[in-house]
Amino acid sequence: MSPPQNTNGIRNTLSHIPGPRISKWTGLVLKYYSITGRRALYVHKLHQEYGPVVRICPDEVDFASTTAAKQIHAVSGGFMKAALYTHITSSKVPNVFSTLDPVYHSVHRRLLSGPMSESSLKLVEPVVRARSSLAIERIGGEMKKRGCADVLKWWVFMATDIIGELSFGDSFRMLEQGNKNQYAHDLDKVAFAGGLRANFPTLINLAAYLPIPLFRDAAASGQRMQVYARESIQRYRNLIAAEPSNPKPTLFTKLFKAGEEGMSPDEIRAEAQGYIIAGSDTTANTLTYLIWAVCRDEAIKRRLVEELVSLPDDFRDRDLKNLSYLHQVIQETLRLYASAPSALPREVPRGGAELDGYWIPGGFTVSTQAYSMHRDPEIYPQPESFDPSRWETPTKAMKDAWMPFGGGSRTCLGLHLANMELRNAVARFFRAFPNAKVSNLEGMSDADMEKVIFFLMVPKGKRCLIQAS
Ligand code: HEM
Repeated sequence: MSPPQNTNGIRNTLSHIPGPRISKWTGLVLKYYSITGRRALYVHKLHQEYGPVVRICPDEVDFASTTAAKQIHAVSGGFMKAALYTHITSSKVPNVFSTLDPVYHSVHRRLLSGPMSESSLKLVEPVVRARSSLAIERIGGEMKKRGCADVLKWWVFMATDIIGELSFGDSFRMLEQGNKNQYAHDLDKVAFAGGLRANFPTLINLAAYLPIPLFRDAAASGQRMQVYARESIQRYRNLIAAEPSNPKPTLFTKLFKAGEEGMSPDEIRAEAQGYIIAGSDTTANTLTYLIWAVCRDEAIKRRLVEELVSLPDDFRDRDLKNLSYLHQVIQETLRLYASAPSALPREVPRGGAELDGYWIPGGFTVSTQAYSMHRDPEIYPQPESFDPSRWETPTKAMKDAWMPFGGGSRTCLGLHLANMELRNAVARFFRAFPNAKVSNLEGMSDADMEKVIFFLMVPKGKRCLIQAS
C-alpha cells in the first residue's frame, strides 16, 4: 500500500520518524516477520535500537510509550481500528472485534457487555468452577497414564468448553472427549490463519483456486469456524424451543430478542465465531505460560502453593480475589506472556495528530504493542525476568504501561471472564499438584515454549508437558 496523500494530492511520508532506512521504501521486511510469527520481536528490536517511536514500514509507526498509547486508545480520540481487522476473522459479517465502524461497534458492545460485567459473571461462576475442576481431573488422569500431561491441550479444551457453555447453553464437551478432534485442530490454526488473512487477504479469498496447501488450509479452517458458530447457535435455538418460557440464560440470550434490542441471525453467528476464537486460545495460552513459568521457579511455586493452602476446600471466586500472591503471579504472566502482545493498529484521524512530539498525517497507521510496552526497563527493571513480587507495590508507571487487554473503547470484552478462569484454574492446579514441574519426557524442552506471535502468541511446540513431581 502506498502512503496516503494529503488534500493537495502531495504524497505524505513518515521519513521524519526514526527507523531503519528500508522501512521508508517498503513493508516487505515487516511482512516477512509477520508471516513467520516474529513481527512483535522484530518491532521490539527496532524500539531497542531507535527508541520509543519507530517507523516500521512506509505507512506505519509503532509507539512504545504510555503517553502515545493513552492518546491512541483514548475512548473519543478518533483513532479507529485499521482496515487489517476486517481480514483477521474469516466471517464476512463484522463482529464487535473486527468492525471498524464506531456506531456498529457501540451498538454491539452495548448488547454484549452487560452479561460480561464483573457482577453479572457471578452467575456463571459455577460453570467456571465445574469446568476447571474437570480439567484438573483430566490432567491428573493423563499424568498417571503418560507420566506427564500436556497442559496446553487441556486448557484449550477447558476454555473452549467454558465459552461454549456460557454462550450457547451447552459445552463443546472437549474435556469429556479428551482428544483433539477436527475442531481442536482448526482452533490450533486460528492464530496462523488470522495472520495469513491479515497479510494476504486477496490470496486467501482466492485460496480455493490456488495450488498452495498453506492458503487452502487456512481458508478451509476459517470456513469450518463459521460452521461451528452456526451449529452452536442452532443448538441454542433448540434449547429455547425445548423450553420457550424459561430458556437457559447465556451471554447471548438478549441478542435473540427480536426488534431493536436484538441482532440479525448473521450478526449473532459472527459474534459467536468471535467469542469462540477470542475466548479460548487467549486464556489457554496465558494459563500454559503461567504454569510453565511458575514450575520453573521453585521459590515462586512454594510461595504460591503456601498461599493456596489457606483456602477452604469449597473455596469460591471471591476467596481467590483476596489472594495477593495469586494476583501478582497472574499480573506478571499477563505482562511477560500477554497472549495478544502484537500490534493493535489504529488509523490516524483525517486531520493528522501529534504523538510524542511527531506529526503523523491522517490516514497513516499507528500501533502499540504490549510486547514492548511490557518490557520497558525504566518501568519494569530486568524486564525479561518473571518476578511476580514486582506487583507487590506497583508504581503508577507500571500500571499505566500494562495493557494485556488493550485499551479504550476496544478493550477486551472478556477480561473479567478471563481473570475468573485464570484464578480458578491456577488455584486448582497448584492445590492438586503442589510439586508440579516441567517434564523432560518425550523430548519436551524450553524450545517448545519459544514464542510464536501472529495476532495471538502460541508456544512453538504447541504443547507444554508438566509432571506431578
Ligand atoms: C487472557 C485472556 C485474554 C487476553 C490477553 C485478551 C486480550 C485482548 C486484547 C488485547 C483485545 C484488544 C484487541 C484490539 O484492540 O485489537 C481484546 C479484545 C476482545 N476480547 Fe479479549 N482477551 C482475553 C480473553 C478474552 C475472553 C475470554 C473473551 C470472551 C469472549 C474475549 C473477548 C474479546 C472481545 C469480544 C474483544 C473485542 C472487544 C472490542 O473491540 O470491543 N477475550 N482481547
